[in-house]
Amino acid sequence: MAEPIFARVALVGAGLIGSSLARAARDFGAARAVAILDASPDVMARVRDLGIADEASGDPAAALKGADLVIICTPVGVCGAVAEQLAAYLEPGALLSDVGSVKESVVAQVAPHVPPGVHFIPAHPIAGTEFSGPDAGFSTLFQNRWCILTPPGDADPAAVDRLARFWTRIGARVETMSPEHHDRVLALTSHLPHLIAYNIVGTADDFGEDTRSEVIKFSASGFRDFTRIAASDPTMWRDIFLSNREAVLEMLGRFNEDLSVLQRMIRRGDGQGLHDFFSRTRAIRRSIIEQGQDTAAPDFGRRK
Ligand SMILES: NC(=O)C1=CN([C@@H]2O[C@H](COP(=O)(O)OP(=O)(O)OC[C@H]3O[C@@H](n4cnc5c(N)ncnc54)[C@H](O)[C@@H]3O)[C@@H](O)[C@H]2O)C=CC1
Ligand SMILES: O=C(O)C(=O)Cc1ccc(O)cc1
Repeated sequence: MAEPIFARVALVGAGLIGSSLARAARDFGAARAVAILDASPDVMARVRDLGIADEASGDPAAALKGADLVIICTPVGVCGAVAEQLAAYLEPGALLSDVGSVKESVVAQVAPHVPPGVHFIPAHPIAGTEFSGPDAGFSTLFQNRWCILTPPGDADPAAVDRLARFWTRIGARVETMSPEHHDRVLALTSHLPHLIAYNIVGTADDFGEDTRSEVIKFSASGFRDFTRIAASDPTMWRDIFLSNREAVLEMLGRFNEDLSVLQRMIRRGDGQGLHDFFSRTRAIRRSIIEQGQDTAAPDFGRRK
């Protein structure tokens, strides 16, 4: 196997993403050693049982000792507090990164705590499932998925390249963009769809008991897909919506306008309008599949 890219990766937060990174770094030889640090004693105990880290004592100094890559894998709302707690233990020249689903807010929270000589390069793998916790992770989660890096303008190109090689080694395709652009794109492609899923499942749940059981019994694939998304972690998604408020509200405004157009077509019996609209959206689906990015493949979200 090719040389590891980092001597030691320390993963802070060992849920779905942190534990997947631990497994992937080992299975694909991206780091020589893996350390895990999680605020929850239960999670730390589970990490030890699973045997997915070389260092899992729960002590920040021990976890970060010799780590040339440290990745914050906690919900985005606590990234700043985590960075503040880690700052004193970061090795000079280390690369600090994260996996948060929102980037501007993470940069604002973390950057003030980054010691001089430490390279901070935020990242976001567009890969996940509705499951959370250390048991949910698997090493192939990042295969053929995008990982977006949002390096600051003055980032060391060698550090950016090294982080990109790490993600490529564990199977991801890497792209670089600004945090602002990332947050607008993801507001539309990930955050708004999750909000819609939470809302439609909530709407179904608001019906009386009879209707609710019928919804479950006859749930066709459209509704079932929404229930999968709406089963995603409440803490993680609360933090995403609060951290990407402006972009999500903008996309929600556009969404509501477009929904009103569809509503009017139905009310007016405008079959041609509906058919034209649905033909346009069907073409988008086809182009996603042609680009090999059908994340709704039948085995998506299952452990491999
Ligand atoms: N779940 C998904 O599908 C994806 C999640 N992300 C991002 O990855 C991050 C982690 O998400 P998951 O792994 O799904 O979450 P998770 O809920 O499975 O795991 C989060 C872990 O962080 C730990 N934690 C919380 N506060 C902490 C602190 N102060 N110090 C140390 N550990 C702490 C928790 O105990 C938990 O074990 C989030 O920022 C999320 O936005 C990114 C891509 C996909
Ligand atoms: O489970 C799904 O369908 C997802 O969309 C997973 C996901 C959740 C959050 C992210 O920031 C990226 C990917």
